[in-house]
Amino acid sequence: METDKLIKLIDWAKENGTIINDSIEFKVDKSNGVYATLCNPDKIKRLNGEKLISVPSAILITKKLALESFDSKINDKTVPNPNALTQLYLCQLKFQIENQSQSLATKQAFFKTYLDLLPNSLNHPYFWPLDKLELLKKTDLYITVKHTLTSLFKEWSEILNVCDVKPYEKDENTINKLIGTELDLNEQETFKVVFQYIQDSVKLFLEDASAIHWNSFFAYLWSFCIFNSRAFPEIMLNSKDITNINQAFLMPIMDLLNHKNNTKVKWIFSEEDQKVDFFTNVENFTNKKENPNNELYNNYGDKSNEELLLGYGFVEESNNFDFCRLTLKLEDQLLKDAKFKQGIKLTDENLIAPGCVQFKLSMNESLPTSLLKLFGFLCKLKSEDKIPYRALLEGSDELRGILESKLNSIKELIKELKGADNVIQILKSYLVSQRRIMNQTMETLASKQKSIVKSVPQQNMISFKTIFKSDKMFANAMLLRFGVIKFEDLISKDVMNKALMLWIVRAANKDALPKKLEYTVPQFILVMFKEVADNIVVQKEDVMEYMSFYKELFPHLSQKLPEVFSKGEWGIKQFIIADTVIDRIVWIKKNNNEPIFLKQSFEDE
Ligand SMILES: C[S@@+](CC[C@H](N)C(=O)[O-])C[C@H]1O[C@@H](n2cnc3c(N)ncnc32)[C@H](O)[C@@H]1O
Repeated sequence: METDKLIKLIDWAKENGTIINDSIEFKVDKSNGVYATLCNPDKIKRLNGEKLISVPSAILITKKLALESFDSKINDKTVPNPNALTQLYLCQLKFQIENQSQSLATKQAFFKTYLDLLPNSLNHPYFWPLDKLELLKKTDLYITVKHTLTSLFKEWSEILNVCDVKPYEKDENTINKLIGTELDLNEQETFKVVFQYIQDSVKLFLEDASAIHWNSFFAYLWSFCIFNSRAFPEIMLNSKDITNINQAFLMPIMDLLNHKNNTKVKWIFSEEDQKVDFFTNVENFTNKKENPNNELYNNYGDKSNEELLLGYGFVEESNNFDFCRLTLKLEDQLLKDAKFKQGIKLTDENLIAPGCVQFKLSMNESLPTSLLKLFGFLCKLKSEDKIPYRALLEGSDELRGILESKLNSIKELIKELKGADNVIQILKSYLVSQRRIMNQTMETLASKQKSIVKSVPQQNMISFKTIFKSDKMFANAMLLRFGVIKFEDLISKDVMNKALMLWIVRAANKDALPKKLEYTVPQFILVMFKEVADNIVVQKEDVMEYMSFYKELFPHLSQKLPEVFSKGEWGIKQFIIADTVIDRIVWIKKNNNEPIFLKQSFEDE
């Protein structure tokens, strides 16, 4: 049946001046639709520079035809989509079965073989059953699907208005209640009504195309998807009528080619012949693994899976043009400061709405510099003008946490997918590609974190674990007071911060000790303690805040372990200073909770 239709279409196209190279064979099967292969591999080598398909302008469906059909004086400029009128014209061509004008009837007869082969079953998410659509909820796609459908409903009303056409109305059809209103697909009832209407219409369409009314929303949705997945940019025709770069037209035969990213192709319009010529490159056939059947592919423009799925109803699993979105809600002022005060490169593409920033993560750019810097900025203290290494590392830990939860939710979703139908396969490939990117981002982040640590000079960094191991007396005090046998116990017994403060005060008092410490306390820690001590203004509230901690330890500690905790100054103020020192120069590594002292220094120093 489909093969007959395909043969008829090719015959019609040839009768009307289309030239198809005889090495091309068009095929059709139920699951893949129509596609083209090169049947004579010996000839492939000679394909460079050879015209493979040549389509005359006489068989194109353009906006000019649409204008002729409605009224050439129509002003559709109020509708943002320059293809709205041509989409409505396609609805007429395909579905109007009564009251046609003579000229429309003539065009319907002319394009019949083409219209008959246009698919009536589309895989775009708008046509997915509700339960499958719900699976998109946790992906970035869900909002876009709802948003596109909302705008399309508006566009449909507007273009009907411009053409003075009444929408198809049928009382029992619940979507008609919504005509003339602004769709709110966040409203659960409306969402259900619209998607159920689409499902019912799909069923009708599959049984009998004449049951679809040309001026119904479903007809327009179908036409919109056909246009999105098959139209070519009109700019290639060098026509003078183009007012918008997105204006497009339908090109029978040429639109039977499937897509593959990275495919090298050329379309050239010959003014002399008034034909569009299609050329391919031999390279497209050299990788047997990638193209085992010598399929003749087109290139719709190298696209991400989101674009492919929403525009074409399929995805490429190993798609190097794919990306994940990472969207963050932050205070708008914070984003402005990051951009203007800190000089972090946040473009309009990043700043998608007030207080909302978005990054695209891809295999080529899995960790944008501005993303890492923004997280560093978020962890910067108010007292710091620039982003110190400590903040960059803390920020990268925070970022990892967010990415990890996004990655986990993708993994969960993949696990939830049961069954092998087309939609499930598409969704699985989409998610697998997202997982691949997120994994890559996590790896890049881990190695970036390592390289930041590596770039810090040795003398500017020391782990608290190293100190703990060198300071036997202090370790012993921790055993007596907190029952800490080994360093890791500080973490499991939740006394790390107390231990850090105690050690910092001990280090600051080291010159008062009767016996010198057996190791060298890094100079930058002592310098920071002094800097804080010199500038701090201790308020009554600060004292109150630290009082219970202080009372829990003192004077008990200085009485029990005078050799560690009584020489020098051990007042409450010292601990307030020590805590500020921790804020400024200690990075608690997220994956093992180990504190690292890091000199307050910056990348560009
Ligand atoms: C321009 S048409 C190509 C011809 C189409 N196969 C047909 O049967 O009419 C675009 C549509 O073909 C399908 N398609 C194109 N490239 C594909 C690919 N690489 N994998 C799966 N489907 C593809 C999608 O359904 C898409 O919406």
